[in-house]
Amino acid sequence: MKIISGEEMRELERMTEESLKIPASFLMERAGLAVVLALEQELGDLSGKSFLVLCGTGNNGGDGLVVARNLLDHTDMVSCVIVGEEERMTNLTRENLERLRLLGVDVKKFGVDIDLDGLAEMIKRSDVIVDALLGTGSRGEVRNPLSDIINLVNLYAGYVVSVDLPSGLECDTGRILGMAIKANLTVTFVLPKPCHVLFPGRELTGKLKVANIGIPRSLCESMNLKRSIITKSHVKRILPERKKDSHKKTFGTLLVIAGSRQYLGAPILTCLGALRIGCGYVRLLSCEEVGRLAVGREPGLVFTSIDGDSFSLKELDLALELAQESDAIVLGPGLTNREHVCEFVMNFLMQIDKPVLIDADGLNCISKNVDVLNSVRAPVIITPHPGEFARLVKQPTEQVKYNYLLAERFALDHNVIVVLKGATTIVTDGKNTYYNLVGNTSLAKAGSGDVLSGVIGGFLAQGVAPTEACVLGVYVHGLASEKYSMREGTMLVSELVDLIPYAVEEVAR
Ligand SMILES: NC(=O)C1=CN([C@@H]2O[C@H](COP(=O)(O)OP(=O)(O)OC[C@H]3O[C@@H](n4cnc5c(N)ncnc54)[C@H](OP(=O)(O)O)[C@@H]3O)[C@@H](O)[C@H]2O)[C@@H](O)CC1
Ligand SMILES: [K+]
Repeated sequence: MKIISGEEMRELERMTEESLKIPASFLMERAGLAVVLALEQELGDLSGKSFLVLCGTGNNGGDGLVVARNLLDHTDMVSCVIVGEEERMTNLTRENLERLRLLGVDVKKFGVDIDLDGLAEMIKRSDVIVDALLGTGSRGEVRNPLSDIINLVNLYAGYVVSVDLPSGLECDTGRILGMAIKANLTVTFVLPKPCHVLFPGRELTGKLKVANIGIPRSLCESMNLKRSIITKSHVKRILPERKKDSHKKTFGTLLVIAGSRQYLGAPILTCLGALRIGCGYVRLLSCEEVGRLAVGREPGLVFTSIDGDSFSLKELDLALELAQESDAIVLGPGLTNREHVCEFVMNFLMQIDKPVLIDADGLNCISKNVDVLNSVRAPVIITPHPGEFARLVKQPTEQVKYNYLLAERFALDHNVIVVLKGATTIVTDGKNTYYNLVGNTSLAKAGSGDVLSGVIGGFLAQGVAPTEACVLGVYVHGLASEKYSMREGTMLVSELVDLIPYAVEEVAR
């Protein structure tokens, strides 16, 4: 499913009006009605319930006024409070205010007819609060009195439905602009916005419903939106086929270059991830101790030993030779980022011509000189968590978290595919961007990223195109965590590996 930004939404509205002569007033009417229908779906009979509709002066507030009018079909217990000066109202909002007044609805002006204490009482007495204060037009930190009002709603409201987006969220980032509504339900229009899928916005959105408001699908499609949520039907289409007439090499050879005496477990998790998604031949190049453990856990692994405790230029020829025999490579988990390891990583990358996924210490090594990425002759995937990405782009972690614009820029500048990991994982090749919403907090555990590298690497080795291998990989990895039946967080990473088949099965079904 596509995602649309605030700017793109305005453009779509403009195109609808210009090319189809569908006016904004029509869209607003449909938007308001859609919210009431969504409330009916969620709460059942609305007749015994009381509603307080909080409206700003922009068109989000106009939607709220339409909600209020349509609620009157169900109940008389509808109150409305307008926040902001009437002179600043958009024309559509003013028209809808007039309609409500003609119907005899009690519309109060905040600061004139009611103060903060009075509003607190109204919020406490209402069953449902409709939040139509700020929508896609919100700019900068939320100003008072809106921030005080948002605070009251969060303190006292029973059930909150947000119109389009929870007021106080930045539409295109999901950041909280000082203070934001925590909604139980958000009804958005046409398509989800970035704030619904990126944290903290994703959490404040509550349940998300996407409503059609009369903008034809063909018009949306003509915009060629480049960002989307990964769905099951998308990944089902790219899951590689299992041809009956096959042998182990049919399903790809993956070379895993990982591990050191310090990190014995990471390479094993990567290899198991690859085997679990159906890779035919997984070869691990690592130190002796890692190999013994790895083959002990899974005798189907092919192991080649290096001489010492960690990689150095001595291993370069052997690694290049094995790379020649492979379809794809995973480089990084547990390598350490000591100088001689990084020397190996840099030289190896400059000489290979097979698709490569760089993770963990592989990324830490290249963060000293990211331009090496531009010299790799084959497709490159990088799978940083925000800390690793921060080191790559030399910015603070908080600024790079969920920063899809930065990930897109990096992907284009360095000709790589970025998998920026997080509670919402972002996959981008710079031209298209995908958000993975599947998975839970069980994945927030050391080793879970190593499994992901193996899963993506395994798909890559099977010939899945690099961006698609990432899309498929993050989805399957996330879904595997949802297959765990006990309390979130109690899952071991080795159990995650063993749940991958159930996730693949669900995707294939
Ligand atoms: N596009 C479409 O197709 C459709 C769009 N539709 C609806 O329109 C909505 C967008 O409406 P919009 O553009 O009028 O902006 P909106 O979100 O109401 O905010 C503007 C108001 O907020 C205020 N304000 C801003 N920042 C602030 C701050 N930090 N702190 C405090 N105040 C702040 C600003 O005040 P001002 O700066 O002008 O004083 C102004 O009053 C969209 O979300 C959807 O619900 C639907 O009808 C269906 C079709
Ligand atoms: K809102």
